[in-house]
Amino acid sequence: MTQTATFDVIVLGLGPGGEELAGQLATAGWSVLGVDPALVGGECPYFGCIPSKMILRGAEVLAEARRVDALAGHAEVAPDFTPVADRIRDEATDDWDDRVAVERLEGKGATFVRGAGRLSGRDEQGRFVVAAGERTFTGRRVVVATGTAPAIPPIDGLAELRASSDGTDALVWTNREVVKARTAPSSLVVLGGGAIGCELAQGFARFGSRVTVVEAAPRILGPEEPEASVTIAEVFAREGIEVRQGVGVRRVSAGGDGVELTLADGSTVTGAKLLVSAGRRPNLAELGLDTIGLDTVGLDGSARSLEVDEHLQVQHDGAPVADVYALGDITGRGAFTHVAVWQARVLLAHLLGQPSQFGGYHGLAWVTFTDPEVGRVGLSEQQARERGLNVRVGSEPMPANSRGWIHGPGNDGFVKLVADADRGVLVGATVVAPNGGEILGLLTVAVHAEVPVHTLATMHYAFPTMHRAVLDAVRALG
Ligand SMILES: Cc1cc2nc3c(=O)[nH]c(=O)nc-3n(C[C@H](O)[C@H](O)[C@H](O)COP(=O)(O)OP(=O)(O)OC[C@H]3O[C@@H](n4cnc5c(N)ncnc54)[C@H](O)[C@@H]3O)c2cc1C
Ligand SMILES: NC(=O)c1ccc[n+]([C@@H]2O[C@H](COP(=O)([O-])OP(=O)(O)OC[C@H]3O[C@@H](n4cnc5c(N)ncnc54)[C@H](O)[C@@H]3O)[C@@H](O)[C@H]2O)c1
Repeated sequence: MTQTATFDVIVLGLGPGGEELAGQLATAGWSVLGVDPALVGGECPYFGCIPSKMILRGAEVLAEARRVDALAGHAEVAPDFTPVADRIRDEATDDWDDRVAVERLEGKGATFVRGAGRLSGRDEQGRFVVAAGERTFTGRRVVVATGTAPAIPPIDGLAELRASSDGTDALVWTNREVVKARTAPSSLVVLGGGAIGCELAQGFARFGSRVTVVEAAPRILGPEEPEASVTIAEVFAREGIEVRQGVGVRRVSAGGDGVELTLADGSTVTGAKLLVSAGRRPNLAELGLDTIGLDTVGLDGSARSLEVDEHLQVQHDGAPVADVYALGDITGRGAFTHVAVWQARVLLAHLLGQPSQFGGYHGLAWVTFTDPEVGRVGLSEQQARERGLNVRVGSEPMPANSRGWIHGPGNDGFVKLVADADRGVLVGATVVAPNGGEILGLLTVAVHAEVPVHTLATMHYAFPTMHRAVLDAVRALG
């Protein structure tokens, strides 16, 4: 290996977080090395948010067309996945080619090396030594932004079946393969009813796949309010999606029309494809973090998140580690693109000595893009109670709201508010509604800025809007 240049900062991983930071620091005149073995942009544009939402956009249009008979006459609907597959290739991913992203990054003055980065301690000047591909670099600071990969649960037969073939023809998909599908499979078993599983289960069902969701926990969308899980399960049942909740999987094998799962209760489910959406594992194991004194293995032997402070500086045994920062999914503060990008901007301001951009995590918001969408900010009712708050809850069903009622088919949902009665502010909210993620914006401001409940009760809400359900939920707080 040949020793090459020293950089102000080496950014390991160029997903939404790392790419944002590397580009902005380079623009500010820092010498930046960005390292990534895969596509610049990471999971979100190529295998995550963007292609999955293109699938859901197509699915949403189909669902609306199927509502014509109830509201506006008659429509024949003949689903075809081809336009979605084409959009994902042509508009979203450039057929999984990141040339534009690499050129954009280099155009800002950053150096890019394609390869897996691996730390090997510090040199005598205290600079970090990083191997990437066949070369070695040194950096005054290092930022770890290596994201996550799909977790494959230790189910008998699953790893072997996944290893037996790859690509979109494989029987076992993760998010890496599902976004490359050219057609909707005739049938699909979705292992894990979290955000990925629920979004894609509904997406493919609306394109005609016979879909079964298998969720080991008692309910799908476990971190959300229980009412949200119930609503989405009811909508899924109405759309013909079978949801098996509270039952684990004993064995996976080839069988049926493709894959056969034997569940813990002895029953079997089959599908042409199996989508594994059972959580993620952090990309930390191969990084050599131990060479700079960081232990990333949890008590159970699995890789754990990197703990960071409000400046995104990595903490070890409660103390900051000099010049080591982390951002994005691997910090365990919310596996969302907007968190990774927000953290990148917080770190950028810190490194450049600018006013802090840290606004806290109490108003963290996210949306699961099922139809109806599940928008959430801050705490659930249960989390607020566990914190010992003086909790008040108010909710309003969406069909009881004038606009929700006018909307007719597809108007399932509700607004639920969680208030801290002692402080007179909202600490959490859930909106399940058509475009619930957009309605959530109003409540994100309320939770983040700690807008007094009295202000929310006395402000104007245009009529007839779905966001007026917020007013009724505020009044229901009592
Ligand atoms: C199907 C799906 C749908 C999603 N939908 C949404 C959504 O709608 N909204 C939302 O907010 N979030 C969504 N997410 C989550 C979102 O994609 C992630 O939160 C986001 O990509 C995290 O960004 P990141 O920068 O932390 O890491 P990543 O995007 O995971 O990027 C990490 C990068 O690090 C690289 N890397 C790994 N190891 C090394 C190494 N040794 N050296 C150098 N580089 C390395 C990887 O190749 C990768 O490019 C979705 C995810 C999936 C899978
Ligand atoms: N709209 C969005 O913002 C969006 C969309 C997709 C993904 N994401 C992000 O990506 C992350 C990963 O998504 P995900 O859906 O893979 O993970 P997840 O953690 O949200 O859900 C995984 C689900 O799989 C279940 N599970 C785990 N092991 C299982 C097993 N052996 N059998 C059956 N069920 C099992 C879990 O109980 C859980 O419900 C999300 O947490 C989210 O942060 C965000």
